[in-house]
Amino acid sequence: MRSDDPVYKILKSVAPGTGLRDGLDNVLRAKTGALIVVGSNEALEPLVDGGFYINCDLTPANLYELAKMDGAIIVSEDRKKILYANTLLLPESSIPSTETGIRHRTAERVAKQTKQLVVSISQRRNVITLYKGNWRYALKDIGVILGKANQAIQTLDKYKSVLDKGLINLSALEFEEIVTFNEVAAVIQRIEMVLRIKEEIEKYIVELGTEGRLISMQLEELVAGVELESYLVIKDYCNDSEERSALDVLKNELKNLSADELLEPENIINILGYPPTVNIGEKIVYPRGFRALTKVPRIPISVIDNLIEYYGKLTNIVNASMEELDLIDGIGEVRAKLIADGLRRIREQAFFERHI
Ligand SMILES: Nc1ncnc2c1ncn2[C@@H]1O[C@H](COP(=O)(O)OP(=O)(O)OP(=O)(O)O)[C@@H](O)[C@H]1O
Repeated sequence: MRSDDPVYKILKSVAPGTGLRDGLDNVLRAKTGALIVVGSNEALEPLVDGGFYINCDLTPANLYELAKMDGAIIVSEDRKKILYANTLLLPESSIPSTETGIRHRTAERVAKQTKQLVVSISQRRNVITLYKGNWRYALKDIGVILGKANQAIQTLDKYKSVLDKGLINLSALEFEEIVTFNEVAAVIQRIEMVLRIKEEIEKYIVELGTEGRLISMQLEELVAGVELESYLVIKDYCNDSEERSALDVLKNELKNLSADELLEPENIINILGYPPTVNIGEKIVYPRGFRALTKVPRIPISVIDNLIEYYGKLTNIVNASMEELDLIDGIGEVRAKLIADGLRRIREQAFFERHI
């Protein structure tokens, strides 16, 4: 989930560790139930009838005490103050609602009518439900989310080791000059699977708030470098006759594939910019060399760009003599040797690791 996603912001604002969540948990434990509107706006004002203007700090204890009263509580947009308590909310009764109880129906209608975040805590069912516009979300028990997040981390671990093997194999094939489109598609498919499960875990982390620290650390360790490596694979194989950025392919176009579509190599080859032709998967394709060259220490990106612009593909760079490398802008004798030695080492390492 992206941090600019409105759902991300809402879940973050009610995650464990926030004052509002501590208060909601208090009310949940006290089994009094509550109806809380976050932030007052022009659309809300006409719907509020009666109640008290309180304007006290939003603390878990204050929320707990005020939730004992009937009616709704209105807190400030910044979640720092409790503005009103014991108010009656009168949303349009014509607004459709799928809820059964009056409290929840009111919450849903107020959220739809005012577009504000409305929180309903059920007295009988022990759940906290969030509403905003047409969006509805029942917060899950932290233990349940932690269990799911741990399971997702284990799956990610497996996917990641398959991806790592795929990348090593791809490197070896690149130096042997026998990469086929199917092999590239298989690696990109694994990349996308890793990124999808990463996104799922990030959603759990948002919802877990301070309880998600360990999961967050595990995630970071597992996916460190995956995005850069993925970007470089796509940069290496994207059809350059088309004006498109590798980042766009990675961040948007692959995301649009359904889980089933992702399993078809032709769809990935197509996204890379190659029109479908008979047996395209079996055809040989040559990498430009961004991924391999980025692994060579102390070579600036501008030099990598110059090299690839001049030579077109990795094979040509590997086969270039020191004198030929020397001709490129930004490369002198020392750097030419660094590049040649570096590529040789990467090649040997890929050949060696392929069999581990
Ligand atoms: N329009 C409203 N404005 C303010 N508060 C309301 C409104 N409707 C219901 N409530 C609050 O909700 C409380 C419970 O209502 P009700 O039991 O019908 O709702 P419910 O959806 O079944 O909730 P629960 O699952 O907690 O029982 C009321 O006592 C009142 O405090």
